[in-house]
Amino acid sequence: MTASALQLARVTHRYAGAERDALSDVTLDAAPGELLAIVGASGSGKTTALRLVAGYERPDAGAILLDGADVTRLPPERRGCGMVFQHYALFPHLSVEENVAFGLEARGVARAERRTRAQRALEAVGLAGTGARRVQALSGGEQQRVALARALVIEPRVLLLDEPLSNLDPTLRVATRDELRALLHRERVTALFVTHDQEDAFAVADRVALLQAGRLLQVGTPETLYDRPASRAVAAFIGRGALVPATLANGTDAAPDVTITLGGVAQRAAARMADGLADGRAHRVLAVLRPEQLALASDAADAAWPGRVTSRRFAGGTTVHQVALDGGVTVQVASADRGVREGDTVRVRLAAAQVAVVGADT
Ligand SMILES: Nc1ncnc2c1ncn2[C@@H]1O[C@H](COP(=O)(O)OP(=O)(O)OP(=O)(O)O)[C@@H](O)[C@H]1O
Repeated sequence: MTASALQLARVTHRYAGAERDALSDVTLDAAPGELLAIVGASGSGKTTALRLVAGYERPDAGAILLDGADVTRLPPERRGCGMVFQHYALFPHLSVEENVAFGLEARGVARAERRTRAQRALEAVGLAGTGARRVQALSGGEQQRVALARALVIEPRVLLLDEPLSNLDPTLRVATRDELRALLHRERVTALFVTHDQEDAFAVADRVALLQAGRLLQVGTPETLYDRPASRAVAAFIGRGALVPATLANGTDAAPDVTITLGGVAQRAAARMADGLADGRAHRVLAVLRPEQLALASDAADAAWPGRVTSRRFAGGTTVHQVALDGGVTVQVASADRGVREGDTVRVRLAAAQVAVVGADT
């Protein structure tokens, strides 16, 4: 079996004087060449996880392994991690090439080889020919790529990226995250990518780990976190879902049905159960209703929940309507219909064949 490129094994860390663990018993791993994102709210422990892997902090318990070797006690310079910071931390008085070659000089690489490798790294990030320019003369997006080239040039065992996109304007950010994913896959880099933005994480990463208050809630592909949240906390954080009280009934053991009754109208779908909810009928459960799983009913004969539009947001191909349903639940409904106005009375149809179900107490 191939060793993981990166492993956090039951890692716990508490800062001196802090009242709670910044990271609590976290186990995570990345396969060689895998892009793993850590997401979570502010203060959830994302940066702490990165600093522990880099070696800037020592865990109180647990171990950090790179390529199967325990590096928990090694200083940062002996771990072979490349870092890209939010503010890039480039040297303004050095040229682009000098910035990129900086880590090689510190490692005693000869001048001619430094130049060749720096130029290759600049090529890899799409900045061939810019080596002589001053970093201050570059745009924000170009500076971000210089920071990436500087981290890649040392051929790191693991690349660590701390909010690398958050300094870019929205348009550039969307383009850059696609490029970043393509580049890291092309170069077969194993990367740990920290962000508070789940769209960035979904766009860049192969798998996403969600932290809350230092604890790992779930790790999986973006699709898994979205379609099959493990708990109420994950369902509430990921995506724009409404969590609605529901009951499980009938169906087979493998796939029970979920029924949601609002304003006296019951609608039903197959349940996509969170793991551990196999005997879900004994639990109180919530259905996770995503905007694209709901539709505005046009046919009066349809079974649909009555409600009122409280706001609408035009989003190009669809308009997302916020609808307060009778029964006190507010949902978001994506619809191509542009004629619905705030204050309109509407009815909302459950359009999905399957709906995610989580435990109400998880
Ligand atoms: N140097 C420190 N000393 C004491 N407590 C700290 C220190 N750094 C972080 N913490 C605390 O540890 C917890 C985790 O912080 P961390 O910076 O890892 O979170 P984060 O998810 O990266 O947050 P953000 O998105 O705001 O950067 C927080 O409660 C924070 O207040």
